[in-house]
Amino acid sequence: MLKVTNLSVSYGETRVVDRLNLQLGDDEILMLVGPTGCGKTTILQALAGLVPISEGEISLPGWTATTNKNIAPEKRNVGMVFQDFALFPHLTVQENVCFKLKDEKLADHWIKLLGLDAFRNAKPGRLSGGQKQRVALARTLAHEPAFVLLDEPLSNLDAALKDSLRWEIRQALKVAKVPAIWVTHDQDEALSVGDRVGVLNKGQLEQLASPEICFDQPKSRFVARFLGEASFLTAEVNENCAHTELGMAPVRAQSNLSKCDLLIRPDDLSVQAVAEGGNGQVDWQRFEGESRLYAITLDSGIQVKVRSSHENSIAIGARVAVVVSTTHPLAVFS
Ligand SMILES: Nc1ncnc2c1ncn2[C@@H]1O[C@H](COP(=O)(O)OP(=O)(O)OP(=O)(O)O)[C@@H](O)[C@H]1O
Repeated sequence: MLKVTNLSVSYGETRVVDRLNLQLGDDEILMLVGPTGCGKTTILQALAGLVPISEGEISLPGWTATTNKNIAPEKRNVGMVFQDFALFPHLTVQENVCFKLKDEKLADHWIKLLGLDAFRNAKPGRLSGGQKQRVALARTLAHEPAFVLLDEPLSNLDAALKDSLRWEIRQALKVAKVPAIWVTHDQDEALSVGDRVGVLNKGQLEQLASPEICFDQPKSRFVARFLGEASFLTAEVNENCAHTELGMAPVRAQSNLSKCDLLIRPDDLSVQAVAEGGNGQVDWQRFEGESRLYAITLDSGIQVKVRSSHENSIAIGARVAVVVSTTHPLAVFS
């Protein structure tokens, strides 16, 4: 099990990773997300032994790296997958995967499993971005790493390819039974691919939990906003019920609160156009294919986002009635 205890990294006087603690299960995929500059890449570099750590330790069965005891990158048995693929352009797919490999049977296994059999003799220049990333992954996994670090592996690929390749990568990591830390900018990717999600803010881990918990029960407003559209409604909570200007909403059992903020996601609300009355006005709408996203300013002045069926087309400026329609408990912040 990869164990990271109180890990801090500083560049000069600036601490960019601040007392990070986490443990990675034997075949667990942990997604690391956070705003630009929050320290994601630095964490991967520290785990790989590419930057010195200023506090704490990193351990696997077999070695422990501390401030005073660096373990060289090649001794850590770490596999790395980057957004720019990092393949040797003059070598074929087969040669890239076999580079410095003792057991070529493993190369064969991963070349076949990742659908690269037909391209064995091709050089990277002739491959698509998705194929190149599969080669990089095959090469990484063929070396039987103790853990894998992926730094935005899909960010150079188009949207349609990203969607399928993220599942292929997840599947391959699970087949290899190797733990992985995967840095991404893409919230959908973080929520759909990871076993757990770690949300970073200014070098600190703000929340580390399952995707469902991070999304539905975020620890802070920052996490709530970072993982998706979030609006906050003023509410009064009695037992399992929040009373808001849009009606009652279920919340987890807790002490009564006379004034708090209720986290509302676009799917928690429904909207209908009304000839008169209502409680808000449409600011803008965005067609999303299967759905439409509305921004609505309520009569109280608060703006909420509402996701609705694509068939429910409402003009900008129209009066609308917005109500809470969810049945799952929402998060509150005091
Ligand atoms: N070699 C370095 N020397 C000094 N400062 C650095 C160095 N590398 C990164 N930094 C700074 O450390 C902070 C964290 O950088 P890092 O690249 O880890 O962030 P990130 O979360 O991966 O960002 P992004 O999402 O933009 O890739 C940033 O403020 C960055 O400017």
